Amino acid sequence: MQKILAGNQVKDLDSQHLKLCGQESHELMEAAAHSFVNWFVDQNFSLNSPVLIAVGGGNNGGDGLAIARLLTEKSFSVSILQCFESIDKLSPDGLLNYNNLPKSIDLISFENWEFPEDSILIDAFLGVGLKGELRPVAKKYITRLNEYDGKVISIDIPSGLPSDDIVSNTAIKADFTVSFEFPKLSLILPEHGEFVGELVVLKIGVVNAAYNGIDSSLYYLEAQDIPPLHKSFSRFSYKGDMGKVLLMGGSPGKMGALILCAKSALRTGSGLVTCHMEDSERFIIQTAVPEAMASWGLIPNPEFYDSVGIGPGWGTENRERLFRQFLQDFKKPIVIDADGLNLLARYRDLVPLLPKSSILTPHIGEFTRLVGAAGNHPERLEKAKAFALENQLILVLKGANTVVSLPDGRQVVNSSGTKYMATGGSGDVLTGMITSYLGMGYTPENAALCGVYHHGLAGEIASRTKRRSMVASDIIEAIPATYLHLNIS
Ligand SMILES: NC(=O)C1=CN([C@@H]2O[C@H](COP(=O)(O)OP(=O)(O)OC[C@H]3O[C@@H](n4cnc5c(N)ncnc54)[C@H](O)[C@@H]3O)[C@@H](O)[C@H]2O)[C@@H](O)CC1
Ligand SMILES: [K+]
Repeated sequence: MQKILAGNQVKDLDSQHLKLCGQESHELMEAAAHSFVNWFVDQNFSLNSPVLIAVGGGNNGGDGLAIARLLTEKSFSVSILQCFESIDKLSPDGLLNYNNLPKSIDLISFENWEFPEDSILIDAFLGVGLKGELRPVAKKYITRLNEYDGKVISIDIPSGLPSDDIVSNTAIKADFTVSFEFPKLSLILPEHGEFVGELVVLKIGVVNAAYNGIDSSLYYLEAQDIPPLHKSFSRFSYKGDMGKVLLMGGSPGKMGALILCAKSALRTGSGLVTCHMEDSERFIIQTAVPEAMASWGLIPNPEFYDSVGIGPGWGTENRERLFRQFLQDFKKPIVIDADGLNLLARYRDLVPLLPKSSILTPHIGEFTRLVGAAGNHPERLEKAKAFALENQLILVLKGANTVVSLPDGRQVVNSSGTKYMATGGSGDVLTGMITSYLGMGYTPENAALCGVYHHGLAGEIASRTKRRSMVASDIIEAIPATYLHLNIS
């Protein structure tokens, strides 16, 4: 998995990389510019759209100058909005790229900035080198750039956003942020949604070894990480090998959550799914999910099951005794969601009874009830890390970038998913998927990571045709396509 570094570690990373592979720093800048331009060309923007590049004095501006040259070579019409004081204030690599600009490119000083209709504005003003409070002149540039209401693409990070903290002043509001190597922490904070827009992360060829020795407990989970986490099954596998899963949940009026969870576990690959619910509701399950079995009353033989998911649609009234009893009888890691989490928040003495490495999947509201309130997302992530470490649990904090906190202190940021997944039942689908992997014999860490990634990917695939019409069942129907997409048998 790719390490996510803090902004002030990027310089160390660069120098490690340059030392290890004998590259010059301007060559790395050139690689960054090339990967950006390849992405840009793939977007099929019209060659008739003027490209305006806001360029600052540091290496973020240097990227912008290199991009200006490369886009001109691709026949785009490019102008540069000057956000630096004078040429002699450019960084060495910035100056080199300035001197290599084609003659056709105009450098436009602030007083003469204009934004023709249909322009594409590329923001290469400030990157991870921003230090302290924005200077007034920078604020003036950003405010003016934000007046443009057409397409805006930020390079590495929207100018004005600190790389690892909450913005205190102002920042560019981008439609896309194209970040290099890894997303800076600030780009995954919900507080920064209006600045970051769609997040794109591009590799620029920094060698893996350059990351060794640079300390970080934060990682980024991407498509290439997933196949090695999966188990393979043989020709001789039978339905018992694919996991015997028990899902406890549902209540009158909330059986949909259990149905979605069960369908999702089955589509993920579970061999046998049993739903445990109130006697009165069992016909609903038997009708809606004919592949699942129903159970009610006492759970006679909990150890029969390979994995258990508790909570979707369960309600919290009169559940404590069954939950407590179950935790006494079942010693393998379990998955807890929704009302299971609300019960843990209400009866805190249940938390130490949870089997080690159990997986908790709260959204922010459930997290706040269980772990406590946080002033902002960085603070929330710190609390998540401490909670996972202290209780030796896996905590999956759901959101636009779900973060999985592991019992050893590592935290993994998921890259898959789309805004269209913010729909009722999406979380029940995730619970079904993680429980399913756990039942197939995956380690709890791999079950959580595969569940989170495939869930997001299924959402992305479904949203290609469904957009805002997407419902949770569409995510379930797209699970098979995630296996095809990642070439998993
Ligand atoms: N390994 C990587 O990821 C690479 C990063 N590169 C780019 O280099 C960038 C980092 O470059 P730098 O370290 O030169 O830094 P930046 O270009 O991000 O920022 C430095 C500039 O910001 C100004 N500045 C700093 N604090 C300010 C404040 N409070 N108010 C107003 N202005 C302020 C400085 O005067 C300077 O002009 C990255 O964001 C990325 O775009 C690429 O060139 C290639 C390699
Ligand atoms: K920028």
